[in-house]
Amino acid sequence: MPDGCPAWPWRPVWDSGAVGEKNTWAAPTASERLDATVRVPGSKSITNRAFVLAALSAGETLVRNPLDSRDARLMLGALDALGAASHAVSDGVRVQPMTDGDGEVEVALGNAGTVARFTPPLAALGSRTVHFDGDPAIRRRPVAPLLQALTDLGADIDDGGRGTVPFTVRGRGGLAGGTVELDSSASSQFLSALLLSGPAFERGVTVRLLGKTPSEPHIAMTMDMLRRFGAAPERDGSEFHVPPATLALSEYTVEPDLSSAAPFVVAPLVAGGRVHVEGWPSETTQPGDRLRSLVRELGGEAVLEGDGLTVTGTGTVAAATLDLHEVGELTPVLAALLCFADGPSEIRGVAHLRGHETDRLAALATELSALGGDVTETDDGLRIHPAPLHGGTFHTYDDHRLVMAGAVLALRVPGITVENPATVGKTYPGFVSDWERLVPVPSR
Ligand SMILES: O=C(O)C1=C[C@@H](OP(=O)(O)O)[C@@H](O)[C@H](O)C1
Ligand SMILES: C=C(OP(=O)(O)O)C(=O)O
Repeated sequence: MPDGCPAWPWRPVWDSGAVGEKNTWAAPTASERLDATVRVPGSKSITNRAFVLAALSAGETLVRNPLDSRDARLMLGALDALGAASHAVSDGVRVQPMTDGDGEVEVALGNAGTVARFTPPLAALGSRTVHFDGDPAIRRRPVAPLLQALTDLGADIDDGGRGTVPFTVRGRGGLAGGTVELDSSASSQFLSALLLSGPAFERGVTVRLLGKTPSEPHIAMTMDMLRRFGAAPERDGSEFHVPPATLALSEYTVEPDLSSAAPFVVAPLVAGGRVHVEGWPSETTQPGDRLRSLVRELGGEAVLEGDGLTVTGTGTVAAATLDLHEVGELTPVLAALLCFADGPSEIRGVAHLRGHETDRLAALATELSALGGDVTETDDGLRIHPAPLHGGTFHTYDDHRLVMAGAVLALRVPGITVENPATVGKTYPGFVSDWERLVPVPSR
């Protein structure tokens, strides 16, 4: 278990997945059409927002069906360091309100964007001196616009003038808040971070956005969850306002993670057959819900029925030009899928993926090409031409979604070995075993 994760014994899910680990997975190839029902774990984005909002609340909150993964544990570890204790119960995690303290504490970020962006405002609300650091990869991810905005709102932050992790927040026992300008074009999480903590700022917060933020559904998710916890956020075009409020919600139930469902959803388009994803919500702010229309555009069928989503496919993938600016985290899996398309395809609008877990555009172009693909980077995406693929090692750059992309490729290409599959534990520790139930592995 990485430093900074609290012991959380309710489900033994920790697989290892240490940064840079070199174990491998012979991902299975589908020998027949798929026919399976799957249930994916709770949403990372909703879980970590619920934990933050619970810590900011006046009373205890029970977060039901939370994700149990590296990023979720890192969030609980961060909140614990900041004075919000939590403990697991049979149906979720109980989070206590944050209490103030003094002295110096450390927050371990791993490579969790949500922890790195959502918790610094909480540190600024308290009186501790809080040191933030994490994996080598998080030191390369953008955070400067958020640190500048927090400084403008009254926080005392020392980043050594670098504008990156590591940095230190010296709490002054509260934050004035007020109006601030923010460029959130490198990550929507900067804006979400200010909005989530806004109710606790003395004057609330008004954010004037400069430029366009990616991942709009995640902003809608932030606004929706703030409302459920009792805040009154408003949006007028590119201006967001969150007035001061006392938050409280006794229980919150987390939806399944629709982005983690992506490899299962696209599998029938690659291998043919049917996959049913249980618990798909009929209404949601999750970006993964876009998969329903994407599947249809790419040649499959997706029907919300009963308790979930049923996807069918013929094994033929329609070529497409996809603008994924709003749903960037789907890119690795969709890029793998488009390698099987019946013509040239393009993914656009995702330049910001260069600042994700790894430079995802470079990683995908390199790894897909190494297996015979014809994939090139553009300014803001990838160009993918049909080409016969062959087996080989698929390197994953400590990126959970590259493990999922490798699994999709292997459905149709024998002999693919996915490097460090356990790094998928960032959001989905049980992915490999769930995938091997979808695509039975011949005895080896
Ligand atoms: O707010 C969130 O929970 C997230 C926002 C998005 O980040 P970016 O806007 O940095 O792409 C997304 O890619 C990430 O997986 C989760
Ligand atoms: C970008 C992602 O994660 P993070 O929350 O670390 O930004 C992701 O999960 O695709």
